[in-house]
Amino acid sequence: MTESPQADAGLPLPAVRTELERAVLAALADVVDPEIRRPVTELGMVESVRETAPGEVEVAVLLTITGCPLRGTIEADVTAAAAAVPGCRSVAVRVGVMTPEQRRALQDSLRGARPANPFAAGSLTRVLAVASGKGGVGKSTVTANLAVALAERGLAVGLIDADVHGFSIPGLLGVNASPTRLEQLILPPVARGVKVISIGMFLDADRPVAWRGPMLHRALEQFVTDVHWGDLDVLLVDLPPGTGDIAISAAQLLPDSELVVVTTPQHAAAQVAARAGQLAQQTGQRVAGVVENMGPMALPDGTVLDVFGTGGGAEVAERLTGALGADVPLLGSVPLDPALRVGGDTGAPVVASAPQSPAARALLAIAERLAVRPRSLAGRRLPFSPR
Ligand SMILES: Nc1ncnc2c1ncn2[C@@H]1O[C@H](COP(=O)(O)OP(=O)(O)OP(=O)(O)O)[C@@H](O)[C@H]1O
Repeated sequence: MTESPQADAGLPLPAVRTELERAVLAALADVVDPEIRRPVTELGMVESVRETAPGEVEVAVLLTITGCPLRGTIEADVTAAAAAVPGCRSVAVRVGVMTPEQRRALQDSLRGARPANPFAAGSLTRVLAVASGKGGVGKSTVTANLAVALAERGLAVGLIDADVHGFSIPGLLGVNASPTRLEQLILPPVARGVKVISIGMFLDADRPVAWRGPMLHRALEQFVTDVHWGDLDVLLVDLPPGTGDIAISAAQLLPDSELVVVTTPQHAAAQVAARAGQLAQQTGQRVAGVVENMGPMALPDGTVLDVFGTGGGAEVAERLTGALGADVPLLGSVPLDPALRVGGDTGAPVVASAPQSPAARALLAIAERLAVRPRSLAGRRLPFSPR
């Protein structure tokens, strides 16, 4: 007798006739598509499982697109899962590509009953928008490292690079892959456990982005609604420096988002950073805390080099606490550290590549604080309605 059950998502599973075919299909439920992060059996990717001779199995796998960069990984994972089934002596994997109808069915099942904006008010995902007063304070470097550190703690993490004019997140995470398009749905590349999307993945890297506010808003809206994020615990957003259009768009599109303000220890930088944080007053966002970056660095002989001075982070936290009428903590101070710069240049975030370095230790401690959601959102202001 042949059976043709339905996968959980409503996509068909192949019919199986023998015990071995049934056991191999069951084993393939442990093979997870690296982009969508769901079992291949739920995604309509297993076209057939055939026992061509006793103990010999042929598995036909359907990729979402031709030239899928993850073909090798999927092929290897399917082979390993099938080969581990008792009684399976040999495995042959045949790789094909989905038809447009199959792709549409997959897109529909992934979209399913999800709301158009998965991060609308009441979302269970904690959204942290990382802001700074001015450029070059290390906001993107801090964001990329916090994302990896949170993913290493077992959280499902997404990262939107909304720094449209100075996108640097793909480089910091070592992502070269372009997002896969599944009809209208964009599947974000996954780097070090983080689902990441950046305007830089859609543009010629050497061309400047000369976009006005509405285009930027539309781009961010697409990142929020057209990207398949799945169920995230945390979404980080790397905002452009300052208090421009994108920061306001982000507050509108991600209404429950909290700001994390990055500053250097310098008094002048702290003043500008506090202004960026005060945007929360108008947008109704909570400020989760302040990260001081490029803080004092301990030299091997024990002396401390404070290139950018001291105290800027505490100053911003104090100012924002006063201005917003809610406790804004200093989450930590990340020292100046060549390891952090090298990790960024090589696409190997320091929290993963050199976790014992001073900067990594500080960033890991900050991630630990952020991984715990505060119990109360008291102190939030009512959102403004832009005219
Ligand atoms: N703590 C640190 N120690 C040493 N180098 C650092 C540190 N933090 C950041 N850097 C380096 O400083 C430079 C600027 O960092 P980054 O690009 O993250 O800044 P940014 O605030 O995101 O800038 P922008 O918003 O203008 O794009 C990078 O070369 C980065 O490697």
